Amino acid sequence: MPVAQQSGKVLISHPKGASAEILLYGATVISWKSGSIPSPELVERLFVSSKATLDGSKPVRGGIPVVFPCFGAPTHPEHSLLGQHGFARSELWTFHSIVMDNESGVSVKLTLEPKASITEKFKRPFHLSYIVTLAEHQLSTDLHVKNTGLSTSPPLEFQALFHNYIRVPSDDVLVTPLQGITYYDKTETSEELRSLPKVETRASVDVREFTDFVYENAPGTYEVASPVSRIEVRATNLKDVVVWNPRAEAGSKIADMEAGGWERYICVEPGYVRGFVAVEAGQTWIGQQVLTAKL
Ligand SMILES: O=P(O)(O)OC[C@H]1O[C@H](O)[C@H](O)[C@@H](O)[C@@H]1O
Repeated sequence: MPVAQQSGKVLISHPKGASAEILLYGATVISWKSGSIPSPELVERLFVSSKATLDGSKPVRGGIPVVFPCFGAPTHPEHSLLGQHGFARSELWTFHSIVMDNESGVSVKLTLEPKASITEKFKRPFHLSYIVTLAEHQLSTDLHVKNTGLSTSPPLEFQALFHNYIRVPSDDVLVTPLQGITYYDKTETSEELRSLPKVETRASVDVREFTDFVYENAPGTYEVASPVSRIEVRATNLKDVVVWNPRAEAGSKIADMEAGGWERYICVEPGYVRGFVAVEAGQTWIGQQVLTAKL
């Protein structure tokens, strides 16, 4: 079967061999095994910490958690009761349907609607659909955010981001093209310095040191290249991108990070995180990430 449900997970397989696993908890993609354009060998493309909790007691340290409706600590008054990165990554989603099942792609839809655990912290009506599509060398994630409020209600304002953990040797990975893009450095020690715009001068960005940079109005297509893999990250309606690797400096303080885990991944997270998306009542916004294994 191309799609199976098993103990809180949706398993997808493509006729050419690729596979993906999605936890209903957080709609978190926790595995994507794929060959690449030049090589049919199936390789795990995502990093999940061996200390990650997969039982729904906390967001998964790895894979692709969905960040919604706030990125980082909340800054919007309507998000003030939410935790870091919002609720989407720590709620149980519903398996809705198989959207497509053929050689060009196998695709499933998960949904999330307001329920008590959400409405006690977030009052606005919404409907989320998350469509995960597996193709021969590609994994796409599409988040549909509908403002289900009455026509008289104000726009739904939110941030959204796909927090991918791409499995690479982080000593030897380069991200392009970010040169000339304005960014905000979250590793700085004061709020004043963190909100100071800087301009990326490097032709290719590495993460050999603790990096937590929010690039604003970035190009939307990025290459994440290492000697063992080349992943293209393509974004639609997600104008920003966050490059994060905590290295030992910050990674050793993360309880569910395995020892040395920071050496095994990079996050190149497409999102809308500077400012807010505003969706009018009755309207739907769609943000998409497409990961392609080019090597
Ligand atoms: O520890 P988490 O809440 O999962 O967040 C992990 C990381 O997410 C993003 O990349 C942020 O830019 C980082 O500041 C944060 O440390």
